[in-house]
Amino acid sequence: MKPVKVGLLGLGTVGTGVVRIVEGHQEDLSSQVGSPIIIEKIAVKNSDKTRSINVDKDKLTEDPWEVICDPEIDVIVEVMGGIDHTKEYILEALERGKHIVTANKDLMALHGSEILAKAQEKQCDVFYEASVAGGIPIIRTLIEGFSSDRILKIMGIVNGTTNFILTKMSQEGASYEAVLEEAQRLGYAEADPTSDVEGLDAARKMAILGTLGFRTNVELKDVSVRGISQVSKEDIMYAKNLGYEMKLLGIAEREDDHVSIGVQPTMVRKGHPIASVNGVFNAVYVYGEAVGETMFYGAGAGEMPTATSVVADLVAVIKNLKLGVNGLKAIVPYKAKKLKSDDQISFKNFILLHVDDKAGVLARITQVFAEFDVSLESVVQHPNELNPEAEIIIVTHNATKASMDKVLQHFEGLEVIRKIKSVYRVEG
Ligand SMILES: NC(=O)C1=CN([C@@H]2O[C@H](COP(=O)(O)OP(=O)(O)OC[C@H]3O[C@@H](n4cnc5c(N)ncnc54)[C@H](OP(=O)(O)O)[C@@H]3O)[C@@H](O)[C@H]2O)C=CC1
Ligand SMILES: N[C@@H](CC=O)C(=O)O
Ligand code: NA
Repeated sequence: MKPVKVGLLGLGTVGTGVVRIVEGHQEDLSSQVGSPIIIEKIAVKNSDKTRSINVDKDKLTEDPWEVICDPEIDVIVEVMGGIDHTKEYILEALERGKHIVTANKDLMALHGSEILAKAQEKQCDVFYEASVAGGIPIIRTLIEGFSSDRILKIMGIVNGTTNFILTKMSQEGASYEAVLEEAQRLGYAEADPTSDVEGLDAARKMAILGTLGFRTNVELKDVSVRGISQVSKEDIMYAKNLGYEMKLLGIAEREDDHVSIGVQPTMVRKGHPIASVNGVFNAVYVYGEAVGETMFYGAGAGEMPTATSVVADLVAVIKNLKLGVNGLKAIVPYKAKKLKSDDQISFKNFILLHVDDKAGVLARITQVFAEFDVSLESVVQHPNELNPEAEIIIVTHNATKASMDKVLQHFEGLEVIRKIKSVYRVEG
């Protein structure tokens, strides 16, 4: 049994887990694929760095090209991150007929179609299960498990760092900064955690899920993005008092082949399965026309959960190698993309206003909603004992995004409103 030789790009959080699993589960893995799996070379930035695992120093190189160009290597596992240079490495590896496993959602969301087209041309596999929802096998599920259905909605808590932050803020009253630091220490956050907290990481993952689920080429620019950096402990408390949990939710919807995808902090009704997903856990809720509701839950980040998906992809590549069917299962989106306009996107909204505490204010406000055809589910007013202003908490029924934008624009100019304190999408 000729061993399969793997080149690893990166030996950080995920790469370390990959080495642990390939070494620790070798017997199990080689029995499944029919040959030993050897990690032949590993590219790192600093080969003198102290590491938490023992690796043969001779395998380390600071030059990724040494790995890419090694003719002995059959599969490249890319877990170093980065976009432009990584794309170059991957395209060249494909050119040389090597198969790719990557955890890199940034790369796949931005250049996935080019990389997959190259893979198809070269009859190579490119698998990227770890790129969305770390340890949850959601990509394979969308491609294979739901191949027979029409998916109408995908809702995801797909960023572990922000779910960890929101959970700790909600359950322990912890400060945003302290929890972010903890998430960085635990290896959940990206090298630049701005992409976690500002929603970009989740948006990239939703672009990947939307593309696979709706079989159309969802690009990052098609995803509306708002992160959690402006979510306050007070907002989380208001949500709880009204029976909601605050979550950074990616929501992708399809109606008559028109799609919309957004990532935003969302108040999710307690009782909805996704509302109880806490900590670094991720979940992807999928609604299919035939199957109805399903949900997939697991660790979304961290060394071993993420490495589990990476090594499962490696096993899939090697099984294909044995069968001689690499590159035959590439999912190329085939539906023309039709994005919903703001008149076609509708959802419930939570709005917290600070207003003058005087007669007629509520009437002025509800008049604006009526003018733009937004119907209200509930309106609650709290006097504020320290200020001559009151708080008004409004939850709307489903309203189009276009109408809500007009309402909020109008509120900016309404003299009785002192501040539009918060606005959130509401689900469930
Ligand atoms: N962490 C997680 O939980 C998850 C991460 N991912 C994705 O997996 C990928 C890796 O993430 P993670 O393991 O956390 O990242 P880390 O920062 O922990 O590790 C990156 C590794 O790549 C090496 N590296 C970086 N740049 C270069 C370069 N130019 N040349 C050679 N080696 C380089 C580093 O070397 P050195 O060790 O010498 O510094 C390090 O070993 C990213 O794409 C990330 O988005 C996906 C899902 C979950
Ligand atoms: N930074 C990401 C890591 C996994 O993709 C997260 O927090 O989910
Ligand atoms: Na996954």
